[in-house]
Amino acid sequence: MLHYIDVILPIPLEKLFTYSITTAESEFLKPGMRVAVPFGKSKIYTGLVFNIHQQKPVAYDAKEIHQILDEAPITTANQLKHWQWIAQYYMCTLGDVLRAALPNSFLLESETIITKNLDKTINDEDLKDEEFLVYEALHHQSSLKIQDLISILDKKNVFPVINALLDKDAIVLQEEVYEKYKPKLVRYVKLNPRYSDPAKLQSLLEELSRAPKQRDVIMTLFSISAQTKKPVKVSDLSEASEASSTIIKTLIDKEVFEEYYIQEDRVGYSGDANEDSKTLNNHQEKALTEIKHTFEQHNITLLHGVTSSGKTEVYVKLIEDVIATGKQVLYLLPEIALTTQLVTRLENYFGGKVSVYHSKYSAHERFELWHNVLENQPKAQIILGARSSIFLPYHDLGLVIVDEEHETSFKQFDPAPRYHARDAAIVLASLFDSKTLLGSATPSLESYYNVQQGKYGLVEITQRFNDVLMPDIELVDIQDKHKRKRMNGHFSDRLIEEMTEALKEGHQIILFQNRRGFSPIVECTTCGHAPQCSNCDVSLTYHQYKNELRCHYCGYYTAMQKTCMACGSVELDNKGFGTEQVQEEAQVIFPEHKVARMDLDTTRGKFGYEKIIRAFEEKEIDILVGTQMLTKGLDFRNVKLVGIMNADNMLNFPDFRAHERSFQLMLQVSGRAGRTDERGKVLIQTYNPHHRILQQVSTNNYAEMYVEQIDERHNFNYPPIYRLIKITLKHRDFNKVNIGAEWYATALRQVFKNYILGPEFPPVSRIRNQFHKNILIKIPPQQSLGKTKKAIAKVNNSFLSIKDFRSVRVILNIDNY
Ligand SMILES: Nc1ncnc2c1ncn2[C@@H]1O[C@H](COP(=O)(O)OP(=O)(O)OP(=O)(O)O)[C@@H](O)[C@H]1O
Ligand SMILES: [Zn+2]
Repeated sequence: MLHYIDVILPIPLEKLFTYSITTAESEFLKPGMRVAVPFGKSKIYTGLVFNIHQQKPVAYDAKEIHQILDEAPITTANQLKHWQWIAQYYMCTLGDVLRAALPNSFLLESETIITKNLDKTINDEDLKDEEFLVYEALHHQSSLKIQDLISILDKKNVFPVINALLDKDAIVLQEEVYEKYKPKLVRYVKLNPRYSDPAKLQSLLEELSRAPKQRDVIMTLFSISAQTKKPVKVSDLSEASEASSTIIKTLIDKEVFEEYYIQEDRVGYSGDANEDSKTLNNHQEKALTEIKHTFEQHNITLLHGVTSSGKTEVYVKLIEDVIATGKQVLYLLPEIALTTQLVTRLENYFGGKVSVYHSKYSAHERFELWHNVLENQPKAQIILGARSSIFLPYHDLGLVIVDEEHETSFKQFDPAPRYHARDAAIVLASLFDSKTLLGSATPSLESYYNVQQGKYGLVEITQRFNDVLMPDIELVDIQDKHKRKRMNGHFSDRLIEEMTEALKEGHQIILFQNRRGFSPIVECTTCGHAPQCSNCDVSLTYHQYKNELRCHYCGYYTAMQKTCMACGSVELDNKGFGTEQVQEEAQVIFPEHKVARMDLDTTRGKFGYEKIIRAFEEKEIDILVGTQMLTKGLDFRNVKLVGIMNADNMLNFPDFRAHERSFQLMLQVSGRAGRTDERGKVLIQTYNPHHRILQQVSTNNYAEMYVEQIDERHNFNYPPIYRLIKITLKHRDFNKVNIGAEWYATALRQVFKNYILGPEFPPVSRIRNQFHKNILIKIPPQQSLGKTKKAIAKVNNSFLSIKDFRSVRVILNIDNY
């Protein structure tokens, strides 16, 4: 009998690829094992076995596999089901999901990499169609592999195209040899067994009486072994004996010591739990009981608890219950910034049972964690992670917690799969028949709507822990302050008064400004010219610290200009302001105090956030200026005052969620104030103090905000009432995007009539030299989502089969908000 396997390849192919296997292989292989398979003419891929069957493919002759790479599956059956759901719901391929899910080190081999030749400018006219496609693709991705070319060009023999591009000096080749996974090894030493003979040891020590340091090291080794009864690490030995590594090396060279290596897991916490979880107060206790109660009827419950109500402690109790049954828990959080404090808190309670999964970890660390989760190791019983942790091979998931569920960073925008981690996590939990708890002080409208619809349970905590009052929020009318000359730069007299007071009492201050850099627009006062990014349709932001103009879309930067590029005038004016400017002004007003900044520019690098958060906790910083990074659930003990420098740019953002988002951001950042025993104070500076949202923020009135916003969503057919799918077309050529988008929208209108908006250029319509145009599909509640997607896929296929449009990149984004 003939045997076949369907394989997921890590490339965006619509269908799985079928390979033939021998009977022996069919007995050994299982879904979820990796195989190396030939694809096209040139290369070998690592693919994942999806299923095993006896159906010969109709359209092509199945090739044989090259090699089986695993002894046992590295993914689980539930995981493959989950990936299928993601691919189907978010309209992407299983290959896209595979690539997002597996740590890189699972898929690698030495491969040829193609990159753009940055030293050479190529005119599009000089490239033939296929060459252009490849060159174009290198705008999106800094490098491509042979396999990518095969899928881009949809043909096996891609070498002629590569050669042509090499001839034109448009690309360069590079042989990237991937580092294979190596477990981290730790160096140990022990006494050479020859000295287990006491007489020999005696004479050795006598011999070494002239080398007292070496003798010391030996004695220290004895004492450590006696105490710990465990192998002795070189690092521990050198620390305890205060001996340099040369001395230890000398002893090894003399064959007094033997060195050896033991593999050590790098992920996970080595310490033990050192704290009992806290006793809940009445509000928390009540919430916990209610959550358990709602779980009897609902698979999903929303915990709406005001900031600092102690939601985390409630999660901890739930986690304790679940891990006692031996099951795993996934604790999802929006961003790494949060983890420092939370990891410490959870590790104190759960010790080595907590593993953290985050994007800044190396491939090696991810590899280890993957196996720990797959093998249901105790150290991976609680997974704390950002969105990509929904892809791990859970063995027996008992509970999912989504903390700060309103955060938009749960949504992946690029590349595919463009999934929402909260929603995908709910599906994941349901595959295990488990529950999901969503938590937030400012729930997303969609989750609250689901509560109102009876889909989710709801539990509320309205009191802060310790019964501290919610912060007192004051709106400061800066139009009036400007008129009456009561502004010092961007600081109103009220803000300065409150800051002075807080600092005098030894409290800390947070200043929030939702823009980084010094000023977003530099404008010539003579001719009005503002420097623009050469790749994007956006003005450059001035960063004073580096004296640079930077593009926040593509990263382009150039030195700050002394004179206007257009007219040569030296009178350049800064418009708008960012965190850098706030920091500088605060420092001038409060020269005696330490002012620091937390934004994308100051938190790069693996420990960027941690350093700033720790310094603030340790009170090395008095005033912390930051962007929305500051809003994500941080728990600082000594912050009394929060200043929101300008509420208006958030409120006026051109997006249907701008009001909801502003409400969430402002309440979250306000929530950082007064978390211990003294009531906090918040000042919001605005030109528009009568704005409904500001009124609702200042009275902490979520219910009213919800009713008004939902009303608007009803009136204008927006989510959560209607669903949205955004289709973005991208191309270097303005006309291609324009004509293509018209075609696409017209085709969609024939199916969906009035529910198509656009095509429209977004506010920034050119990014990295690509023109963008968007089409929005609104899906009424009664319309089938499945059928809608089928119809879109059909239009998409016809679009891409038109020769002229083939090079246009089409991005489908489901639930794009
Ligand atoms: N039962 C308790 N006993 C002692 N301390 C507690 C208890 N519950 C909460 N706390 C403390 O109160 C503070 C606020 O709690 P927590 O950070 O869990 O609030 P939260 O609801 O998650 O807030 P946010 O939504 O702002 O992130 C923390 O420092 C926490 O240690
Ligand atoms: Zn740019």
